[in-house]
Amino acid sequence: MSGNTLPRPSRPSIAPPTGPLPSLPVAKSRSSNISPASRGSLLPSPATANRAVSSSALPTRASPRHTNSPSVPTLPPDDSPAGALPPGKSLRKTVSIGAFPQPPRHGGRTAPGSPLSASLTPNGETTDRRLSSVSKTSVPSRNSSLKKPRTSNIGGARGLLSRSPLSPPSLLNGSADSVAVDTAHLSLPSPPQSRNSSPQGSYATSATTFEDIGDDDARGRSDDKGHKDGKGNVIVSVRVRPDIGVKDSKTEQEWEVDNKHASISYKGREGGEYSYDNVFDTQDNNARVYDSAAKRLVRRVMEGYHGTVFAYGMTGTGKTFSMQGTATNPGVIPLAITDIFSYIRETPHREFLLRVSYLEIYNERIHDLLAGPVVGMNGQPGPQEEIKLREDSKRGVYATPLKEEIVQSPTQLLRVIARGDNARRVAGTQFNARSSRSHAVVQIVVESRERAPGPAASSSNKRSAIIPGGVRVSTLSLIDLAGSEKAADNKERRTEGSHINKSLLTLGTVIGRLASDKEKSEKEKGKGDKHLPYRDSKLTRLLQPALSGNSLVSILCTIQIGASGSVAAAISHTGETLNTLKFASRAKNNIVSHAKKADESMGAGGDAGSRALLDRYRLEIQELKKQLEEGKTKETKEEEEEEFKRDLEQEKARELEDKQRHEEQMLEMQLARTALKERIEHLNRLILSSKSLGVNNGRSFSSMSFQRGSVIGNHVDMRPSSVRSSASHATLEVPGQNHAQPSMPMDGSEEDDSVGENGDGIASQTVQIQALQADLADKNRYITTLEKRLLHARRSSHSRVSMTLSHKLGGSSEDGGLIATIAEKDTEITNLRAQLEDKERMIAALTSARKKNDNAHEMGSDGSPGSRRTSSYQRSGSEGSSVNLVAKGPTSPTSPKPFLPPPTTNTGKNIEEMTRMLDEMITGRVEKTARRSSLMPVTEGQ
Ligand SMILES: Nc1ncnc2c1ncn2[C@@H]1O[C@H](COP(=O)(O)OP(=O)(O)OP(=O)(O)O)[C@@H](O)[C@H]1O
Repeated sequence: MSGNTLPRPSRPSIAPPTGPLPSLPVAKSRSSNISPASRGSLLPSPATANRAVSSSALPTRASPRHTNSPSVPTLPPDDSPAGALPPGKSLRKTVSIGAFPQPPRHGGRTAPGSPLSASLTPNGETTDRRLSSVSKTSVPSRNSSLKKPRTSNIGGARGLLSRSPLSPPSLLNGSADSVAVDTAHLSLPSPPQSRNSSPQGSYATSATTFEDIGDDDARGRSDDKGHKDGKGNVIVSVRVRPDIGVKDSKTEQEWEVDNKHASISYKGREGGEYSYDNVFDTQDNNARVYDSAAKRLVRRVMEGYHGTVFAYGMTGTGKTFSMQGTATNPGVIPLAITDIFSYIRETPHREFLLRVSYLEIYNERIHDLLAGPVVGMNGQPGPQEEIKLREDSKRGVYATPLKEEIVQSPTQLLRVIARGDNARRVAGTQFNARSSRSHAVVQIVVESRERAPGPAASSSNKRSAIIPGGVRVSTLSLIDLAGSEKAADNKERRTEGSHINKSLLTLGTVIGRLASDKEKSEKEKGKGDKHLPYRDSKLTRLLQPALSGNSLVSILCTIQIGASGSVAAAISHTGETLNTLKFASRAKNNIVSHAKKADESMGAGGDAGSRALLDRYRLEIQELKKQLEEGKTKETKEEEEEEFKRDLEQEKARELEDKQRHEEQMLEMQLARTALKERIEHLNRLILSSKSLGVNNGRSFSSMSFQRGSVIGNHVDMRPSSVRSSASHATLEVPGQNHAQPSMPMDGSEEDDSVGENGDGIASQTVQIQALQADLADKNRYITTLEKRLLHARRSSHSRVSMTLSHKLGGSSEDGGLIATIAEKDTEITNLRAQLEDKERMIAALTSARKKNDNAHEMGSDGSPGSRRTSSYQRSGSEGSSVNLVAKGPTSPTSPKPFLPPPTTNTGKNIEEMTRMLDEMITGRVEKTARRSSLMPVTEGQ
């Protein structure tokens, strides 16, 4: 995986570095020939500034405003320099690391390894209690271990550090140009125990302070030598752990710790004075250590340099305490995290991506502390995949495969690290109840780039500006080494100890040889570092890029002066302490850093492209956005297509329905038309007959031959032909004299003719009856047709209604149209039935008229009734239905005799009556037909 490496070796830069790297601020020159006074004035260090107050002069009273760190000495409020702040400088607000949520505790461990949660653990509590007691009891006796009482009293509280406006500007502590930052935008709360700017034992941190040091020239002047040889990039500090247990005043007197001048003197055998960049005494808390030893380096990492901070020292001297700290006294790691995020907040024109990995080297094997437990096939915890160190020209030395987590907040980052801490191997040893048995390496990879080239970017600090489009990748390595130790009784501890000691020895050797290496020319260096035994241990291999000059380096060496316990222990301590001090001196003298800003990757194809997640993410985001857009377009297209299809289908269905309806309508109309045609035809015939009656007055029926055969032979099919109809109607109109003077012969041979030509009312009535019967048949047919149509219309209406009922509950116009049609048809049928009844009544009237006529006729001819053949007519079927007139009684053997209406006196009246009725009917019918034919298409069309 990318990003698993320690700071990488120099890579070909896409954009050449902006110039020689300004060295990290050096607190003071190691050169012992510089007088303390001049050192203090030329290179004021935070130590210098903060040592301004002798702890002996500080009454240790608990401040009501400062409750978080009982170990931190407190100051009287009078010492507050707050009122002395120069105009334009506001008091810095600070954030407490203790305000962060505590990382989750690891259930599998009896005691969490992380001091981040130390306050929650018995061990941590012990530590805190001890610290508390130290602060309460040992603070006044601080000078007892320091031969030289501190006399300077600048700035009041040591905790105020060099941020005090009274303290001289320091390149190391950044007070040279410290700018207060408006912290209103900070989302982190500032609880009562927060690190504030109170002089009362508070400590400043860059967490909320932006420092634009940026004056490389100034640095060059102040530490010209360091700048030239790159020594300014390496800071070596020594921290003295407070003694616990029985005090050995003799041993203590042999040591002199001068944190003001950052020197430690030993007056015993092998005695001497050791000078470093910083010396922290037992009173210095973690914040102070961080501010002086690591803060600048962390900010440089944010600007694009690789940086490495590591703690070295004998077991139990406070390496883990310094790196991790406790909840109330956070160490370098949590403070660095706070600073990283503060820097990000303060740099709005750049965007950042942070990823973190955490590994340990235990018994010369590398373990991923973030990988979690590996479950084997049988469900039991299995061995982790072996992590190897690899090296390539671009990435330098890196461990693989190693899990990296992307983090977005300090809390998240702290939790990740706490998780790794819990996985780290610790065990109780002779000197430390929770001794780290491995070297632990936290690696935070910082990727950053300009948000958008603009005024913000251009006006920003030149040093941190990134070329447009480029991604800068830098690495901060925070390393807590295992402590060197004497051989233990326990075999396991012995094995661990031997590995630890071996790797530390290799580290010492490498650093020792760096001295000779630095004498070599650059040319020779280019041939490689083969003479340096980096490969002899995993630790040195991992540290190789840092040690060989590609990284800013800060080494914190921890020692314990006091001899707690036996004399042997005291002697052992002294020896170890001296070894540590020598190691620190060698490191200070030998490590030369020519760290340069990390290369900038230009997109995924750039040199550092393989590591720049920011770039990859940006490309991925672009790609995903594109896909999203495409997906949206596709979706929209598909939706449109589907909608179109749906519309098309609906339209088709509608068309089909319309077509079916149209066909139905056509059929219905055709039927109706046919029926109407028939009706009109028939009625026309009737009308014409009436007219013709007027034209052919008197003789009209003579020219209208009555087709006897058709009447007689086709009794059932009594359809009125035009002639027949005319005749029948004409007969009705014939004046009565025709009946009175019948001229037709009465014999059988003439009978037909007489009936046809001269039959007067009888023939007419017969024909009329026939016509009416035909009319009746027509009507019946028409009724049948209408009934069929009605049935058909009902069926189709029913199917349509059931189909659309769900969404046409209110009833559509179509349904309304159908219902109207049905109603109309029903009315029509009712009318027709009524007309049928009329007809039947007419037939009945005609029949009775004919009978009367018949009788009268008979009476008139021979005086005896029934002399003529009598015919009686029996109505078959019920009234109101179709009527069949069947001749009964004596009939001709060959053909039925024609009906002869009885010529009574009432005949004319009857005929008149009937004529009127028929006229009315015809008129009504014609009107109705006309109306319906004009209305029907509209009604049907609906
Ligand atoms: N400066 C200090 N002030 C108060 N207590 C400290 C200080 N330094 C160390 N201690 C305490 O000393 C004990 C040992 O410290 P720590 O575990 O940090 O040592 P170490 O150097 O990491 O040891 P090892 O190498 O065995 O892991 C702890 O209980 C710690 O709290």
